Amino acid sequence: MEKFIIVGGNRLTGTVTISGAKNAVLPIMAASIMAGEPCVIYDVPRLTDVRVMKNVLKSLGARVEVNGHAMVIDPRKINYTEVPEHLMRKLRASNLVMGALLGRFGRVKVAHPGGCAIGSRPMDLHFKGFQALGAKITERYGFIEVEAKELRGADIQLDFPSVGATENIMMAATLAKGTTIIRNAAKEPEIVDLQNFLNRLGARIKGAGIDVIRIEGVRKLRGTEHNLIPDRIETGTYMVAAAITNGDVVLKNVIPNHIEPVSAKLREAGVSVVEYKDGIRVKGRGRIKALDIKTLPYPGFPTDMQPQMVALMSIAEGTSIITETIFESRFKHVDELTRMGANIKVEGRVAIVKGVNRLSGAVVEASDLRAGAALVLAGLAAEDATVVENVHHLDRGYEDMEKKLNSLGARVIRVNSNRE
Ligand SMILES: CC(=O)N[C@H]1[C@@H](OP(=O)(O)OP(=O)(O)OC[C@H]2O[C@@H](n3ccc(=O)[nH]c3=O)[C@H](O)[C@@H]2O)O[C@H](CO)[C@@H](O)[C@@H]1O
Ligand SMILES: C=C(OP(=O)(O)O)C(=O)O
Repeated sequence: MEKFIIVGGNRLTGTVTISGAKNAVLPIMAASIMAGEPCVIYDVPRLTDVRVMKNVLKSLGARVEVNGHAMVIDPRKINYTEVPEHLMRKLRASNLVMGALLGRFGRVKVAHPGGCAIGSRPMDLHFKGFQALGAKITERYGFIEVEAKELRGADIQLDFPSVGATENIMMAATLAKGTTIIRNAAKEPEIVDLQNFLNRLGARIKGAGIDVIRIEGVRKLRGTEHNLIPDRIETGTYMVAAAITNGDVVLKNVIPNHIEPVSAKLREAGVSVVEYKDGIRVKGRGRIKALDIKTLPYPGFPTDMQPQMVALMSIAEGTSIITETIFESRFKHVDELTRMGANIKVEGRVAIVKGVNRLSGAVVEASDLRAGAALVLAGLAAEDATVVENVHHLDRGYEDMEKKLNSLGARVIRVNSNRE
């Protein structure tokens, strides 16, 4: 198990380049299963989630090669429609291959992905969508089998704008007969990136980015080349890194619009955020002001940035109220931040954060990806050294995190606990 040792107190300054988006590459890799020819994806981040998804595709029979940040996927020899259980367990987003396999082969079998550290994460909305398209679902012994003789377009109203359900239904509907309409669809930028990728393959999809998506089924797809959008959550995390250290950081390879909910909140907290065409400059202006934040589906404030904002608010002037509406147990970072001197109380889905003057270093444990990010950010601002254990969670979603932070003047050292 690896951990980070962080020597806090350095003001971050300089320029950092944001990687391609984890939450865009995973559905796009899944969608490539349906391509009739090889696909090339550029700006692929080097993350463990991407490596696991690559192994999922290979286990199905695809050829996948990575060269730097480019990935070539040749799906033509895929002949297997069952995802091995150990891979399903390693990566929640592996459930995204369901829509693509169903679209191409009319069947798929996976192990139930179950819950995770941030909540129960059911798949009922994905299943309702598949059923509306004419598929039959059987759940037995922890496995889910989905089968359809023929997928037929349907009018689907989602009870909640689930990102994964929208993506899975879009993929299955791409090769269905007739027209599918997804209402109350998720509007995240990653849905737009998936639409763009699928349309380049020959799909006929309109509406991603608004809440009604219309898919005219096509018979087959070709190959394509695609540049991923930048990771808006990595962007937001480095913006908070600048703010929490009262630093001055320029972020490159950013789509400022995608991170607007975070920029707006940082400005409200007194931080200077200046947007350029494909960059953002974030500059601290003294003590952070307390804020109220409520997580919501896009374009609301992203749940994937909530833990990082709790870390920032822990040293703000005043009391902040942070409400998490998306995942029911996404406050695991709070106990760890408390060990570092933060004053936070959680009541149900609300965290009440009373800002303290300073945090102090401690040994803390990352329970999941963004909780880990919150602890790293707290460590950057804390007095003395902080040890963040279970860094493998961070490697799921942040490429070269310690290198990027150190290039801005932080001191973050990766240590392998087993070698001590
Ligand atoms: C790989 C990826 O893109 N992951 C993102 C995706 O996850 P993911 O696609 O899993 O998130 P969803 O939008 O589906 O989930 C949001 C909420 O809907 C609920 N739900 C979802 C599906 C369903 O069938 N039934 C149901 O009740 C979930 O339990 C959760 O409470 O969107 C989340 C919400 O922005 C982000 O935190 C994740 O980083
Ligand atoms: C919750 C996240 O990812 P996943 O949906 O892959 O678990 C995340 O990126 O914060």
